[in-house]
Order: sequence, then structure tokens, then C-alpha cells
Amino acid sequence: MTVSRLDIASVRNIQHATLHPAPTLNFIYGANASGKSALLEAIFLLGRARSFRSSSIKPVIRFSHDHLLVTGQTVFSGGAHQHLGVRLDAKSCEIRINQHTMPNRSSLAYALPLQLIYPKSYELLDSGPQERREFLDWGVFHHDPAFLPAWRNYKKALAQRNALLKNRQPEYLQVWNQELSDYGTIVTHCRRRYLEAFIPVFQDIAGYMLELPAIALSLSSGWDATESLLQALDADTEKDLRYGFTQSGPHRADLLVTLDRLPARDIVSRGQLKLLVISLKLAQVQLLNLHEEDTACILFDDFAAELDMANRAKVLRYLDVMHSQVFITATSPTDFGDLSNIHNYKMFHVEHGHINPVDCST
Ligand SMILES: Nc1ncnc2c1ncn2[C@@H]1O[C@H](COP(=O)(O)OP(=O)(O)OP(=O)(O)O)[C@@H](O)[C@H]1O
Repeated sequence: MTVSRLDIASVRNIQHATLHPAPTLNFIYGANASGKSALLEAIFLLGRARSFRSSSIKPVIRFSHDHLLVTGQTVFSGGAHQHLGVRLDAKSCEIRINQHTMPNRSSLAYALPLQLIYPKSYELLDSGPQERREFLDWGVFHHDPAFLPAWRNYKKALAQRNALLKNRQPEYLQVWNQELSDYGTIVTHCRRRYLEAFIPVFQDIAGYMLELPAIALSLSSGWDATESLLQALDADTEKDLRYGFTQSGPHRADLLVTLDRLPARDIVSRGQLKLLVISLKLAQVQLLNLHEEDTACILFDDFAAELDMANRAKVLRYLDVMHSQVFITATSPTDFGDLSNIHNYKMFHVEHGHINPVDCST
């Protein structure tokens, strides 16, 4: 899946822009505050109908405008086209795929899978388990159609059980324990199956990116794995009533990243940590490439930050052979390094919210 045309209106400092990106690498450069991240944000809006920088949409809409609009055409590997559109204002969100209004964001996420790598991504291993669960679940969502309905039902059941715990109504807990256990077990199976497929792909990329002994990945399921989820929920009843929320289950799961049985974050350097996160993110896209005809589009913001030239070249070589569409930003074209061996790329210059193609033929 590649974006062949993009129309942006009123996203941050981009008033209007039309882009015809390359199906391969797209290099975007411009001074600080020129609008490079705003461009990636617009593409992200087209695939998720939300921003990756602001939790509310208001700051994303151009000052003194009341809505933003991003539309685009994507092309499947077989040549078929798809039209996507997202219109957002402070109160509403309208999503259209091929002229049909869609009721939820997940249809958009399937229509345009996006993998985002930006400065905050490098906090993946330092931050709490929620970020790692979200990382893992992005892959599970695209890998296994059983995941999303089970996860939605699980979260509904969890909200019901937590409400009972808060209201101290233990007599109804049993029903919700069963629901949680049924859906939670499916969610965990999906995650485990995904991780099994993911690990060899990740090892391959990490072996290329990092000069480190093998990095191990494992899933901590979110409850004592020696018992079933139902047993854990039953056993936790008293504790859960005391705290007023459910303490065991896949909503507490974590992806463990270890090196020689120690948390990788305690061992690796900043640069290695960055390459490790990049390897995890690219492995998800690579796995999608292996199983789906149409792959994800990669948004890579602030490419040069904290990576030396040799590592940038290494990452770029990998991106070049991935057969994915990539949008990659930096403040200067020289930050991308030597592009003489990279073919069929496009370059864009961003200045005060204006996006102009750069002729790289000479
Ligand atoms: N709602 C808005 N309306 C208009 N302009 C905005 C709005 N929100 C942010 N801006 C401005 O848009 C500009 C683009 O910011 P953006 O973060 O995209 O820049 P950037 O090129 O990625 O910069 P950097 O290299 O510093 O990360 C900034 O000048 C910012 O102040």
C-alpha cells in the first residue's frame, strides 16, 4: 500500500498542500518549525484520524480555522486505487473510504497501516508497560483478525468488573470473571502467536543493526502464568475489592526486552537503544510484508537525532531494500547522508508550511 497523492488543508502551519510521493523513499527537509512534522502528522491523520503529538485535535487545526482536512489516494500492489479522507473539527470526526462514511477509526487503520518512528518512540523501553503493549498490539492488530473483537470485548468486561469493584458488589463478579477470562485468553493467545512469528524477523534485523549478543523478547501475560486467568481473577477478589480495580489480566501485560537476562535498557548505549527501537518497529513492518501483499507505510521523523552518520547509513540501506513507502525528515538534506546508491526516491523541501518537490536528477 502506498500513498500516491496527498491533499492537506489546515494542519498546523500547512494551509494547503498537494503531494505526489514516491512509492519508495521520500526525503523531507526544512529548517526547524518549517512544518516537516506537520506533514508526517497529516499522513498519520489520514491513517488514524488522530494526531501523534496532541491528544486533542484543536492544536493541530491551523490557527483561526475550525477544521482540518486530509485526503489521499492509495495504491494497492495489484494497481487498484483507494480514496481516503479525514475531516476533523473540535467536536467531530468524519472518515471516508471510497466515498463511504466509516463508523470507526479501525477501518482506516486497516486501509492505511502506518508505522511511526519519532523521538518519543525511543522511550519505548524506558517507559511503562502501556507503551510496549501498544507497540505489540499494533502488530497483533494487523496480524490476527481475532484480536480486535476480543480486545474490545475484554475492555468492556473490564470496565464492568472495575465498576463492580468500586461499588463493592462482589456478588456479581463471577459473571464478569468468566467474560474477562474468555476474551483475555484469546487476546493473550493472539499476542503469543504474533510474538512467535515476530521474534525471528526481529532477530534478523537486530543482528544487522546492532553489534550485540542476541536480544530476547518475551511476553509477560499480565497474571501469574502458573494459573489460568480465571483462577487468577478468583484469587485476586479480595485484593481487587480493596484497590477498586482489576489487577490481573492482559491489560497488565508487558513485552520484555532482555539481554543476557537483564533488561536491555540497563545495558545498551543511547545510540544502541535507538537502533534497538528502530529494529523493533521495522521488524513489525517486515513481518507484515511477509504475510500481506500490501504493507505499511513508515513515517520516520527527525532521522538524524542521536544517530551518527555510519548508523544513519545502515538504517537507510535497510529502509531502501524494505519495499515499503517511507517518509523521512531531517533539517538538512546532508543529514540523510550519501544517497547515490538509493534509487527512485523523491525529495521535498518544507518552508513556512509550503511543501515543494526538489529535482534530484542533477
Ligand atoms: N495550530 C497551528 N496553526 C498554525 N501553526 C501552527 C499550529 N500549531 C503549530 N504551528 C506551527 O507550525 C510550525 C510547524 O511545526 P513542526 O513541528 O511541523 O516543525 P518541524 O519542521 O517539524 O520543526 P523541528 O525541526 O523544529 O522539529 C511551527 O512553527 C509551529 O509553531
